[in-house]
Amino acid sequence: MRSESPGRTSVLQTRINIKYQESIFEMAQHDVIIVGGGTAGCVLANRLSEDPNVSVLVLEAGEDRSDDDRVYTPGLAGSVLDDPKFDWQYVSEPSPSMSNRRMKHPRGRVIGGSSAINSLAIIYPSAADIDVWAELGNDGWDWKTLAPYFLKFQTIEPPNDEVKKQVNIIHSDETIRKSNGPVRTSFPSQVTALHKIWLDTFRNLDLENVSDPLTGHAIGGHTSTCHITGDRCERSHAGVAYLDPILERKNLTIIRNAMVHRLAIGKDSSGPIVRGVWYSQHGILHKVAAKREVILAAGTFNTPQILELSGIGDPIILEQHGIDVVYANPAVGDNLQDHIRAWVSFEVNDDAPVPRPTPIDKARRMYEGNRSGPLTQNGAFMFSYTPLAPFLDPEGHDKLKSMLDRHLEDDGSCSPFLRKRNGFIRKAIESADEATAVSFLSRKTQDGSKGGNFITLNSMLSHPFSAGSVHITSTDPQIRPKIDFDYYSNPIDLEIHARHVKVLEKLAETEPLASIIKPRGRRLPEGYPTDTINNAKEVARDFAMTNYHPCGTCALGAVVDSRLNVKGVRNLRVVDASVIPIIPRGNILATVYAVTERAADIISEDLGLHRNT
Ligand SMILES: Cc1cc2nc3c(=O)[nH]c(=O)nc-3n(C[C@H](O)[C@H](O)[C@H](O)COP(=O)(O)OP(=O)(O)OC[C@H]3O[C@@H](n4cnc5c(N)ncnc54)[C@H](O)[C@@H]3O)c2cc1C
Repeated sequence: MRSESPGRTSVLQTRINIKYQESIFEMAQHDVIIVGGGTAGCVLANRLSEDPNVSVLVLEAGEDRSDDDRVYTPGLAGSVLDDPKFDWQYVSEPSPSMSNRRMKHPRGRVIGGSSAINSLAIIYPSAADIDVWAELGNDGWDWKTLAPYFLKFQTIEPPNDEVKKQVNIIHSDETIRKSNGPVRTSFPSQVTALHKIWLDTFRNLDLENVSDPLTGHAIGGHTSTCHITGDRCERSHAGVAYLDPILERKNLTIIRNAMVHRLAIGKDSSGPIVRGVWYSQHGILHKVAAKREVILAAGTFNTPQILELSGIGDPIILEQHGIDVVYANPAVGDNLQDHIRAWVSFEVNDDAPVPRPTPIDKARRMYEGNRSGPLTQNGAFMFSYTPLAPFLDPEGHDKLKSMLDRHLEDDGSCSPFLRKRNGFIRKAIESADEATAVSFLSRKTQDGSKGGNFITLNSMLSHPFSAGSVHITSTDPQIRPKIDFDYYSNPIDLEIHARHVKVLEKLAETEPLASIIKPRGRRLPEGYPTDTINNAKEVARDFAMTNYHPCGTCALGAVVDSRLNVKGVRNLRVVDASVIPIIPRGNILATVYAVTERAADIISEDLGLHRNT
């Protein structure tokens, strides 16, 4: 177990003794009920309960496992995936354009949600990625409005002098100074040769990032931050950052192991109105009333599931399951997007400056002893916002143009949303200033290969045209919904991704990265060359995997309005990754935090709350 400081112990005592009730009286009432104590849910709980006159209830299906070393230790990220105590263990439907592969889709089932089990990287969207949300008609969801919230959710801890001098830290001093939020984010504590090699390789390709990523205009290779505390080297997730400091607020109640089944919806002369929620705990069904509103923050898979189980969704699907239609909206559960990641591993020279694995027992002792060793980090610092345009020769350029013309031809049947989205993605593909992929370097091989010393170059497709859906398959809330991404169903996605696999190869051929890769060494996936675009397509089709960023299933404009109200039903909002209408480039956690901080301001304004922050 973690060695605890006195301050930490008292917070834990408070958490155990005071806040977590094991049951709740039938028809207890709260002003606001938040469904899900995950990333968005913890932010909302903190910000909304700032007003002592508002009672806030959080219902979380999982436990609080913040004190489990597999949650707080950065280097153990990934070790809880597949464990039902931490993970909802979702699996997607086979994707026909990906050799019919299914994929595991973990989601955090704990306080802090997916931020407590994720890979810790903090990556930012471009200004254009967000501006397109406003161009879809979502007032106030432009980059200028959202940008300050990227500083509000986090405190960026300044890099030490050595790190600052040696690696390309492009966050300005002012950005770092202005950031003042609960989540603590930090740069790598030490510079390794690999950090420098990564940056120099991009410099040699004329793609070293020179712009602060919080300006919305970063492009190229850089050193990023992770949500790890600089002093204790612990995961700073939504639970510890936003909930721990406020557990003693008398107007805040958090109930764990509370699985929400559906909404309690009444009707008056103005139409349907949400009155509360039904949830089960330890096999007993409870109903709790909301005096003002319910906010769904159950994530991209579970929020649409709860809406459908409550009669809000596509009437065809609801009727199939005998659910009375409260409000017909076929957009619920649609527009599912994700970042798919292709990878190639290269064996490195025996003398390459790549850290060799430390035996896990030793690594754990170092970490628990004095917060040293490899477990203080998880390695996710070497990133690049990578455009495709600079890597295209004239032939590639022409081929892509004709493919875009052919597949995006609008015969007039395109919805305004698709027309706008397709135009946005096309512009990004053709621009040298937008990242069609986010690339990063990792040490782990993706096929579990043992033996040999490898680096893995990864490339996640920023803006897929392909989209899927999440829908219920049963009226039983315990039965998992059907999750269908339909990856690469639009052939342009595979074409772009294959070309980015070629970019990975180009990186591996560029100095100084080239010099650490073993000549005629092993490459993974074994037997899959990437010499041609067609071969690169095979690699993507057979081996690309999710980077765990599902979003979009209750999209702004389609399911919720620009105040995050669910259309057609009063006293109900959605705030989580499902409201993202078009997926931004790179890892989406920072965007989820920024969206939620802004949502908290919108909700506070609408409910007339008094807050200090
Ligand atoms: C393995 C993994 C690695 C990732 N790596 C990164 C990364 O490195 N960087 C990055 O930017 N992003 C990463 N992400 C993505 C990022 O963490 C998520 O996009 C983000 O945390 C989602 O926030 P959310 O609030 O929408 O959902 P969540 O944080 O998942 O919260 C949903 C909460 O609702 C609860 N809940 C669900 N259903 C119910 C119900 N019926 N009743 C009660 N409670 C319920 C859940 O238990 C959970 O606590 C990763 C995600 C995963 C899974």
